[in-house]
Amino acid sequence: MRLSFQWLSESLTRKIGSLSTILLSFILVVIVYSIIKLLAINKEMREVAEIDIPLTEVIAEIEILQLQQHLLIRQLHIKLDKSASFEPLQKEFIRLNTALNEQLASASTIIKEGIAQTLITSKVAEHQQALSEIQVYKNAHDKFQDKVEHVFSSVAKSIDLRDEYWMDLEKHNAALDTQTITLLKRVESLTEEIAKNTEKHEREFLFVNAALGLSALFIGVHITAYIIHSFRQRMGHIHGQIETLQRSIVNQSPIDTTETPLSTSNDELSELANDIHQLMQKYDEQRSNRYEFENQLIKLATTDKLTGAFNRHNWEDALVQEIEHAKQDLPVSLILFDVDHFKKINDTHGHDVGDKVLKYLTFLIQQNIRKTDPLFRLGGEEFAILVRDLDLNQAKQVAEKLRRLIEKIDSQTLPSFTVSFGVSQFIQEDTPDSIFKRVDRALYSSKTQGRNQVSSA
Ligand SMILES: Nc1nc2c(ncn2[C@@H]2O[C@H](COP(=O)(O)OP(=O)(O)OP(=O)(O)O)[C@@H](O)[C@H]2O)c(=O)[nH]1
Repeated sequence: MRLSFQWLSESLTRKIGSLSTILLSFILVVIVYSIIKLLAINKEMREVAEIDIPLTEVIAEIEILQLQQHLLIRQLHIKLDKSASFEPLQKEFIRLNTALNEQLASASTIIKEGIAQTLITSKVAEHQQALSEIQVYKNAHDKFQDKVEHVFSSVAKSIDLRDEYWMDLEKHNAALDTQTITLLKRVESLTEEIAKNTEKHEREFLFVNAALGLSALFIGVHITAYIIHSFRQRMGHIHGQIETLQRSIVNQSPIDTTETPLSTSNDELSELANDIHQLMQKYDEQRSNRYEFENQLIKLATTDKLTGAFNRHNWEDALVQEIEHAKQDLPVSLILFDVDHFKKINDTHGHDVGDKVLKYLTFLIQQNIRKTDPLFRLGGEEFAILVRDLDLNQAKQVAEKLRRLIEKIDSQTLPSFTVSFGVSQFIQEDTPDSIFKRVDRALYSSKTQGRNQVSSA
């Protein structure tokens, strides 16, 4: 079990290699099996072709010769009664006899050589039995030949043969007939049996080969399906990672690497996926560092170094934005304020104290306005607050609250100081210039009317 799990996390090349080896080994077994079986079937067919069929033919020929000889003996008997010439019959007998002996010899040779050359592999004992039956037939036939030759020599010497002699000859002849028929049947049954066996082996071969072939196909299809599945799974994973990375690059959004966890497999595609995973983590790290760096840059560019309030960088844009807000019939106001006689503070207490005054003023204002109301230092000791969703009266109240707070500052380290305020509400027709001019007029009014007061326009 552990071995199979180890194998599953193996290199893809190794996996494909080992699966292909299994398939090739299987195909090799199929080929070796086919060769062995084909050789066996070929041997059986050779036995049928080179032994059994020629033997059947020879034995059939022997049977025919035997019958011809039988008929010839009958003719001889008839012709002798009629005192006819018997010389052609003697010649025919000699021919038949010679042919018969030749066929018997060739039948014996076929069986003997077949056994010696191991062409006969099945039913060897039966073939040997047939061989001895051929020998028995030959011996019987030799005796019969002697008897027939005795007939011819008796005829030549004009000696009459007794009827018992002819009857004995006829009996002998009939026995030889029976022997040839038995021999023929034996050989035919052998041939038939071997042919049947060969046919059976052919069928078995076809069946086993078809089964092995189908199994090889089954294994092949499964291996192919496994390889395709593995590739698709791994490629899908990698594709997902690349899409996530691409999305993050386009949207500049953070990457959630938990969506595509590290693969535990050791194969090449999993290694590639893990490399991409690391690349994504590095990219995300760099992206967030860059984001932080950009934020710091933006903060530096838009923040006043001394007080920490917004500087003039986004001032114009902020005004345009609030004008848009006002165009939607939503109230928005602007508070402009300036430290009174700040030059005198600098001159009396020094520039550093002047700086501290500006810093503390910023701190105090930021503590007492909403987080959503941006505070701008427009230059020197002049500041502005954009107060959204407050109309002129509400904005004036805020300014008045701030003015009083500043007035009441009681510090050991800072000189007391006052601030003049100008307040105005945005109208739909405003431009950055018009709203600023209006609020500046209000501030100027506070300054000219004695300072430390809130004026509106
Ligand atoms: N300490 C300090 N002084 C600054 C800074 N920026 C501008 N100032 C000084 O602020 C003073 C502003 O003086 P004025 O414009 O005459 O205004 P004021 O003296 O406040 O008089 P009113 O506004 O009319 O009440 C100048 O002396 C500037 O040098 C700063 O960052 N720090």
